[in-house]
Amino acid sequence: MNDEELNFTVSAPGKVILIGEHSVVYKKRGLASSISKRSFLHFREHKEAHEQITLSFKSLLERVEYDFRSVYNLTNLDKPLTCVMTEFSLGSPEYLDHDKYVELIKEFVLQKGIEDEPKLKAMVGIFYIIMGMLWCADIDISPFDLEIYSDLAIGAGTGSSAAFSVCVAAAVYNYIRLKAFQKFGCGEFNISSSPFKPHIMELSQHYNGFSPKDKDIVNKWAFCVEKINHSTPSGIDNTICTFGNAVLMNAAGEKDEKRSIELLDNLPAFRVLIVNSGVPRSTADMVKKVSTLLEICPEATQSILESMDVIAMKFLEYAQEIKKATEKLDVLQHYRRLEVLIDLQHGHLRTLGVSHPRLEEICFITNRRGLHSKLTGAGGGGNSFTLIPPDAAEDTIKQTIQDLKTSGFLVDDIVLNGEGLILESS
Ligand SMILES: Nc1ncnc2c1ncn2[C@@H]1O[C@H](COP(=O)(O)OP(=O)(O)OP(=O)(O)O)[C@@H](O)[C@H]1O
Ligand SMILES: C[C@@](O)(CCO)CC(=O)[O-]
Repeated sequence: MNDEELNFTVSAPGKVILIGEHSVVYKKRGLASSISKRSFLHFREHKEAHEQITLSFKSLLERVEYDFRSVYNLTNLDKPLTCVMTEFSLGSPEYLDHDKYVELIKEFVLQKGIEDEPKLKAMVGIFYIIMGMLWCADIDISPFDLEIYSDLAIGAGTGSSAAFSVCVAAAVYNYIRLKAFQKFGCGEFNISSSPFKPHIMELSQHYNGFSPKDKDIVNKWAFCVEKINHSTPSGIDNTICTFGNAVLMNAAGEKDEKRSIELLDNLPAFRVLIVNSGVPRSTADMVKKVSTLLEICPEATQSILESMDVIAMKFLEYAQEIKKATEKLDVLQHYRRLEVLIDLQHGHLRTLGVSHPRLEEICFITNRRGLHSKLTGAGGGGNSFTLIPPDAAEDTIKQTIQDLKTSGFLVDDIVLNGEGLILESS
């Protein structure tokens, strides 16, 4: 394998926030689940006759080439840190001085004359990871192509940005461990270059996937990229897209930086309709809207956020009861409760000003057929989900989908709880 050109694909799922969008930003508890739609990243190394790094974003219809030497030089350049260099390593991106580092990368990316905001942010995110991760790794790199494609609608609340960030972080992480194997061979080695903090990795010729420890590191870098997109993300999106299934993001005290996350494998695989309102919006703008409300009327806004925290825990409780229940009647009773909580949460989000007439229309159309929906993600447009209880007749579901399509909505009938980050091929 020593001189082989490396070639592999990683993928990460999208997500829905079951309960807790916006309140999680303010350290309240929130529940999220992964979905079966995914983003993919194909990484291909070139050893010879290639002096470019090529980035292709199929969903953004963009292909950009960078001179390998200029990227290589920036990879070696000192980066702004909030600690001494000897404390920094692949496992601690939180020590990068985020704002100063983003400015440095933006300058480099802007040389290509890219002004379109989504493309600019995507590119800054990619170089954030490439230059940050490769800076401290003791490996020899070659030019490469990086191609990103996705089943997920971009900017629609189903975690396209988090799935993208996780794929980029996982691909560069995988590249580092494969290059480190080419350099050091099989076994445990410190892969940090001097003077960085040692980072011990178990190196091997083939990997089947990512261990929980690998995922933790990928998740940390993906969170940094989410900060470029959302300014003050809670971290719930990148976490669910890394680990898959369902997660509970726990509360944190005012001064606690670190939030604990519980990976949940005891939730039912809910069937839902994901309904795209077709209304574009930006997560950052919606988060700003809630922060303005907090400034204008902190007491009322806080009490809504507190209430969302309670709803998240009630939702978790009833969802877990469904998994445990042996009697059909009990299962249905818990579904009825979840439907009440979905309506309650959507009402809160509407009060916070993050709904949209088209999202209200989705709730109205599905409600007419006895089904319950809520917006998911940041709102202001984007997606909502409709819970399909086991007693809903297939005819009713078909008619509901038809009603929604007639009104111009895009509908996906899916099951929640997809796998997290995957190494698809190596
Ligand atoms: N496949 C992709 N290729 C390149 N960039 C992407 C891709 N998917 C997402 N992005 C980046 O993420 C941004 C969208 O982020 P945004 O948070 O607004 O949407 P979202 O992740 O779908 O919503 P939410 O955060 O509410 O789930 C895009 O503008 C782009 O910069
Ligand atoms: C709106 C928000 O709560 C969810 C976006 O999917 C933002 C965040 O948690 O970072």
